[in-house]
Amino acid sequence: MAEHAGRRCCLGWDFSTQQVKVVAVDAELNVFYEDSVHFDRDLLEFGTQGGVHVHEDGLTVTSPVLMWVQALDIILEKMKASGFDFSQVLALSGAGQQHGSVYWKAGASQVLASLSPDLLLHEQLQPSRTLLRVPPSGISPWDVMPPGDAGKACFSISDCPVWMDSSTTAQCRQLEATVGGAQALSCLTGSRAYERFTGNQIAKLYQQNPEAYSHTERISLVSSFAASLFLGSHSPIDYSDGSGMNLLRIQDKVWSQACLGACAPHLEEKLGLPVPSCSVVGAISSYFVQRYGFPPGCKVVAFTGDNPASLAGMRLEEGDIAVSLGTSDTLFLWLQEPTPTLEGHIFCNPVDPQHYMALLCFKNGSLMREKIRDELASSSWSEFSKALQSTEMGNCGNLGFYFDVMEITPEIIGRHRFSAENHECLRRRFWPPEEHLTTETSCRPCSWNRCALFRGCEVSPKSQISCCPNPRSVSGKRPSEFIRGICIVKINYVLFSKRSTRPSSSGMPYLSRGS
Ligand SMILES: Nc1ncnc2c1ncn2[C@@H]1O[C@H](COP(=O)(O)OP(=O)(O)O)[C@@H](O)[C@H]1O
Ligand SMILES: O=C(CO)[C@@H](O)[C@H](O)COP(=O)(O)O
Repeated sequence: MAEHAGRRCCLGWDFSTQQVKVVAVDAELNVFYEDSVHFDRDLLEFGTQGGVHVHEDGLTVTSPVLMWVQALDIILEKMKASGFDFSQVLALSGAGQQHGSVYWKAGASQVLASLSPDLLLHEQLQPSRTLLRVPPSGISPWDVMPPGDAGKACFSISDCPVWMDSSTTAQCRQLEATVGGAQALSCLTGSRAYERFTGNQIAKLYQQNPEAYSHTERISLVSSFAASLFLGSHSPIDYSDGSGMNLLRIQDKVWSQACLGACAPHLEEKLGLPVPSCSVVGAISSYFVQRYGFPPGCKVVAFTGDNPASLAGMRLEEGDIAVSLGTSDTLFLWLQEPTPTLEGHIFCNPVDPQHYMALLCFKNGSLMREKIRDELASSSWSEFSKALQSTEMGNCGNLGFYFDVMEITPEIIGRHRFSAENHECLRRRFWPPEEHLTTETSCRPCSWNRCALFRGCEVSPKSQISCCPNPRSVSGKRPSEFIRGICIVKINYVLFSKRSTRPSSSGMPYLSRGS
């Protein structure tokens, strides 16, 4: 019997950009099981790169909804095969990449409520697609699925817009104009209109594909979609992830009628009522009880966005700033009073509904670092780290910005390098490769610092910068390398804070948790 049998536990799930991950945590908070399915590597048939499809316009970015479902099927089957004792799971919850949306077709709720334990989830939620594929067992799905059920697809669109999408500028301007401008929208919803925010994505879908919109019974975020799979019914959107839609009034936690009306008709009924992020949304569906042996009383706690989940999971306190390096790089902190501006985001706090969190998101994160690693460090993270260690901290004042895709904060594209004397270095050959790596990892903290202060964050002598492996990362394949990569950023951050002569940041004692 596997060593993880018979241990009472909770499961935590993460549906992020590049993978689905799971951890099992026991009563002493020990993680004793973890696993992941990587979309590009493990689900080749979907043909994603970095978990997404970038469309021809270079702006539209989507992920196949069925890929997420199939990834969940694969992990659960692996857990079962390894002898994981599902009967000991008391509760589960999870996180999803923020802003992405899933469109459930009319009739989906019946399918969710009557899933057969003899079939995998993806075989039942989009059977018409399954029929196109040869099942590994060689048995035709027609043998197990009544022909009448074929084509009962649960999704109005198969490719879901995700957070990397930036195709909704027109819808953003419309929404801002409706509520009295960008600042007015920010005061109401915590953010000016951002292309990736779900309200603007819904408006685009309604305008470009009204038929699909009208056939949609429910719109979920990636987080509430994942919770719905476990619940066997539509799970509500939580306040914290709901704040990433440009639709939720962050002060009173209800949908803004003005914003809903500006995006699409009948939207409130398709979204359902939002709930506090710590809500128990129900018990696990009978499908999981019968197929995997979960106890019928296993609680499903509302899923939330991956960044809010990280704020909760890292037990941030006021004055702490967390930096998370994943597909996106984010900086977030706990706030008591929101001060919405035109830069960055204020979300409802996932732990205390009276409080808030501030977040900055950068698109040129790990995928950008991977490119630099491939170009200059023989595609090896250890080479990358070695080169970094060989350069002087602060890179003698040389600074580089690497934005191969249009950045979110600030809106800029291109690679730009400046010497200590503030001259732009147009020709790469003037810099040795190690210096590119150093600037790639160090320029971002300057931007974090500036933006965090913009958000009204009070940095006191007690404040801590927690630079750690992405707290959502549980794939665990290379934990030590990962930690090394992130630590370098920590050191550079400290260096830049000390060297800065700007009054906003000079002399501030940044301490890392570990030191
Ligand atoms: N040793 C390392 N140093 C820096 N980055 C790494 C290292 N190992 C993996 N990564 C990066 O981590 C990214 C995955 O981070 P993760 O937070 O798990 O992604 P997601 O956004 O899907 O949750 C990959 O894109 C990879 O480039
Ligand atoms: O857009 C944002 C936050 O506003 C991103 O941080 C997404 O939440 C994607 O998360 P990862 O997959 O990079 O973890």
